[in-house]
Amino acid sequence: MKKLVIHGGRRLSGEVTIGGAKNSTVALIPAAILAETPVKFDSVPDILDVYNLQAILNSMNVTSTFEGGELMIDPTDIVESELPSTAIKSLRASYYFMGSLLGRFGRATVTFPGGDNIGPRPIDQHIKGFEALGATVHEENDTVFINAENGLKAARIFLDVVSVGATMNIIMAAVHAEGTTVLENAAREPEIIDLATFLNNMGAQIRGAGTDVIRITGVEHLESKNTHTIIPDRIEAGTYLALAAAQGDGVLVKNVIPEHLESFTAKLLEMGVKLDVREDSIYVPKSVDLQPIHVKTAPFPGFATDLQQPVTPLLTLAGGTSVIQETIYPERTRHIPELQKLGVDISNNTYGQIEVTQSSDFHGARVSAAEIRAGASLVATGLMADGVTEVVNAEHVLRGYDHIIHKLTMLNADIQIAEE
Ligand SMILES: CC(=O)N[C@H]1[C@@H](OP(=O)(O)OP(=O)(O)OC[C@H]2O[C@@H](n3ccc(=O)[nH]c3=O)[C@H](O)[C@@H]2O)O[C@H](CO)[C@@H](O)[C@@H]1O
Ligand SMILES: C=C(OP(=O)(O)O)C(=O)O
Repeated sequence: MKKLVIHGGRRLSGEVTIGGAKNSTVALIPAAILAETPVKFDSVPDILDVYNLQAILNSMNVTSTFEGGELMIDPTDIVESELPSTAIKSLRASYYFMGSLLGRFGRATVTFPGGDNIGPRPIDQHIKGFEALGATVHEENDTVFINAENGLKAARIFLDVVSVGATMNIIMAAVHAEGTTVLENAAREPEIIDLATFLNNMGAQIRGAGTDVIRITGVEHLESKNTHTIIPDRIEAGTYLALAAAQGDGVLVKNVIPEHLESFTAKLLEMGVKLDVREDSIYVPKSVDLQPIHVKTAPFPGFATDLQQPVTPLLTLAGGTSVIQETIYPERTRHIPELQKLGVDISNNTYGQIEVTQSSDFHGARVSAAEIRAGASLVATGLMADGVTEVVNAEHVLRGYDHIIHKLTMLNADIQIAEE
């Protein structure tokens, strides 16, 4: 087990470059097995999720190499095999092998995915989609068995819940299905557009990604002809923007698509953070006189649930009480008792609602990262606190933050990684 050791209190300044999006990457890697040729990605983040997905690919005789942000995957000799349950359990996105194996072989057997403990995470909408395409699905002993004996046929599917995972999984399953699948009430996250772009460049016919109606016309062959560059991680970007506003004396956050962050930057501007939004970077000056805000998490283009914890340390500087309504994962509150140990005035007396009141004089403590974004809020608060903060269970943070030690060190933070 690893821990992050932070000597807090140092002001941050300089530049940070955002990596490729975790939530694109973890869908693109399973999607690679739909290709009949080797595929190549660049701007791939160096995160634990990538290594675990490589282990899963390896179990299917799909070779891969990952170096300097470039990931090569060769699925040409793929074989069906039992997937390693430890790797499957290590991340949520292993469920994308349900859609991609179903698309490739017409059947899939996948252990229930793991991932962050952020409350219940059902996959009923994924299953509804697979069944609509003609597959039978049954669950036994923590494993999902999916089989389309008579092949996959296009269908009209209306998602009852707007789900990123179900949208991507249905796209992957439908990409070779006969006819045109119409997916309604689809999620609109930028990572879905990234997946569609990757598949379309290989010959798929996916229209409407980024809107709530996506049409997928099945094609027989997918062949990669060029390298796919992964979009910047808007959640990593939001994390550094909030940290820069809280503890920075001038930080330039580079490699961002500002349009992907509008609901987030709008809230920082509302607080009084004087952001300078440029073409593909955002400059954050030192912040003063911050105002409290109300935040309600929502599917894209709303305020991302994955940013409610990273923005929390900044809210402690606002003059009053800020309120966060977590509508996607109302139980995503495991950062609260840990932040309290560092001196943050934060509570959730109402289900799904978190209140953060102005507080200061944070002091270092030993705290535990229960999940990735809870961990990000602890790291940021540790950087603001006096003394030494130890964030244990750091694997949760390393699961999705590319080169975090290097990036924070370059911003003048004092942070190290150590074995527990
Ligand atoms: C790898 C990845 O991309 N993870 C992201 C993805 O997770 P993930 O794709 O798992 O999240 P979903 O978009 O599916 O979940 C959204 C909401 O729908 C509910 N739901 C979802 C599926 C389903 O079949 N039934 C159902 O009820 C969930 O409980 C949740 O309340 O989107 C989440 C919401 O933006 C983010 O927090 C995660 O970072
Ligand atoms: C919840 C998250 O990730 P995952 O869906 O991979 O568990 C996240 O990135 O905040």
